[in-house]
Amino acid sequence: MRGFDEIETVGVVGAGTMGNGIAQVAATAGYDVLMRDIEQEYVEDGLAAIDDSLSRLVANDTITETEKADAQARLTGTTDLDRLAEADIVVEAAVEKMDIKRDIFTDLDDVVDEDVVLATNTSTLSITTIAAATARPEQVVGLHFMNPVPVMKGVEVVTGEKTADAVTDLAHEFAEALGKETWESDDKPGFVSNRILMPWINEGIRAFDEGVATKEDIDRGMKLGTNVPMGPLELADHIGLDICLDATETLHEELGDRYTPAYLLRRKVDAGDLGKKTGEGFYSYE
Ligand SMILES: NC(=O)c1ccc[n+]([C@@H]2O[C@H](COP(=O)([O-])OP(=O)(O)OC[C@H]3O[C@@H](n4cnc5c(N)ncnc54)[C@H](O)[C@@H]3O)[C@@H](O)[C@H]2O)c1
Repeated sequence: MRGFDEIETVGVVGAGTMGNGIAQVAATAGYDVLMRDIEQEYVEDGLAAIDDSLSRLVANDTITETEKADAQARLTGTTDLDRLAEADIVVEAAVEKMDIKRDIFTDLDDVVDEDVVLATNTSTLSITTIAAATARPEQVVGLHFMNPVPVMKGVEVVTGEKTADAVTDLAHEFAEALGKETWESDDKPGFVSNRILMPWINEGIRAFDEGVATKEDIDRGMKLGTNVPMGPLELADHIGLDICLDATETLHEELGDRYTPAYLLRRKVDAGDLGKKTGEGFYSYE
């Protein structure tokens, strides 16, 4: 296995919300980064999001203009899967669909050197099932970043049935090199974070749909009453309602009826109102 000290180039699959965040923190930590998406337009949107985010860090004196320019110089966007052959570790952050992730991992297994660790940022899907799409299941691990990646400190390391201990250790070490703190979960549905968070969000949506309170009061009540930084509806918009629905559906399939997605969550996703990323969710965004 290619060790932590040998990592120079990080491959990121997906240039969306999480992919561009992971690419950003890897580039600012000093790694060369190849960020791959399926369409040039998505790659460019990802690079533009990184530019905005780095500009905010310059504006509040977290990094200098030179550090921003250096990070951007280390970052390459591409639609060419074969470029990932240069990677010393790959973090996949494409859509939360098992068939798509398995196809991606089968492709990565062909393209990326056989001693390289393949990580997935999945929120809820089984690491073991994703790993089984490759010929290197012991080198597949969950590396679950939180949104927004440049801001959130925590990364959940998830161990699949066959993940080797050395690979788990490397995942912790790599996340720490990106300035993160880690915890570890077994490969059980939703891991630690989403197994507990998603039912909380789902119940907030149900409470709103059933007229318990206004959306503002549900969010205010949970913030003021339980000292969380965001209420369930705000947080759902922030994560993306499609991501919340996919995650809740996985939990429902794996763990039963107590996780049935709220009717209003499904209806909003069907209407294309996915939260902040489409400008409309439970709240409206400019
Ligand atoms: N949004 C969150 O708060 C959050 C938090 C933690 C983990 N996650 C997980 O991270 C992953 C990505 O979520 P996101 O919010 O960034 O989604 P997103 O929809 O913003 O981005 C997904 C990107 O993946 C791209 N993609 C699809 N198929 C691809 C392929 N074959 N190769 C390369 N790129 C491909 C899409 O074009 C899109 O740009 C999901 O597994 C999600 O569950 C999301």
